[in-house]
Amino acid sequence: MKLQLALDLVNIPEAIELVKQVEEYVDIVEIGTPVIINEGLHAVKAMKEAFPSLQVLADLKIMDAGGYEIMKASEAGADIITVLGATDDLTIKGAVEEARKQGKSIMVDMINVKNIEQRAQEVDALGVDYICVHTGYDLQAVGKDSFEELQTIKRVVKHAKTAVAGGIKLATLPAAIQAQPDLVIVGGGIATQEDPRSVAREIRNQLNQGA
Ligand SMILES: O=C([C@H](O)CO)[C@H](O)[C@H](O)COP(=O)(O)O
Repeated sequence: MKLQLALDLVNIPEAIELVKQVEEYVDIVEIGTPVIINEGLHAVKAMKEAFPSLQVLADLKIMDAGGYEIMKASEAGADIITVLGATDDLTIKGAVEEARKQGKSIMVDMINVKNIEQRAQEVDALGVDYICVHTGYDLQAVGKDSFEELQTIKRVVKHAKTAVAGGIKLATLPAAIQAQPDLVIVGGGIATQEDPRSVAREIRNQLNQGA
């Protein structure tokens, strides 16, 4: 199981400092949607330049103009780019087509998709690389998580890798590991902790043991 660190509530220098502390324990660094809103795709470029050996994910949550937005994120150095599962198939097809041209990967974020089982099968058939179940901040605040949805996609997805995100921390990590996703995404569970390095190391250990 791979580990993705989500950076959401930081500026570019803070993001780079944080990754320096934890880089040996993470596989993918996510430039989160709030960072892209604040700083633009420059944040993706700066992260890739600072850590060329890490994969960088641009959390654009694309809803339209799939091909064009993938092209722009690719130019900035993103290795993986997110598209919303709630959008139409044409946007996802355009994103996949452009990603193939650019040698990049697409992650479909299933945030707020109502029929996860059906939509996961549909987007899987469109050739995406990752399908991620995700409880956003606003639903985390009322106690929701995505562990049941993770089991659903594990059951029906045949080609794409599976991922889980949303409020995962050390205490809830075993529930994620139990369903054996390919990728676990942790933001605040590392980034806002007093000692991010030791938490990232412990998460890495647990992922290695659970694999
Ligand atoms: O995608 C995210 C969220 O929608 C804000 O853009 C986060 O990166 C994702 O939820 C992981 O962060 P945590 O929930 O803090 O683990």
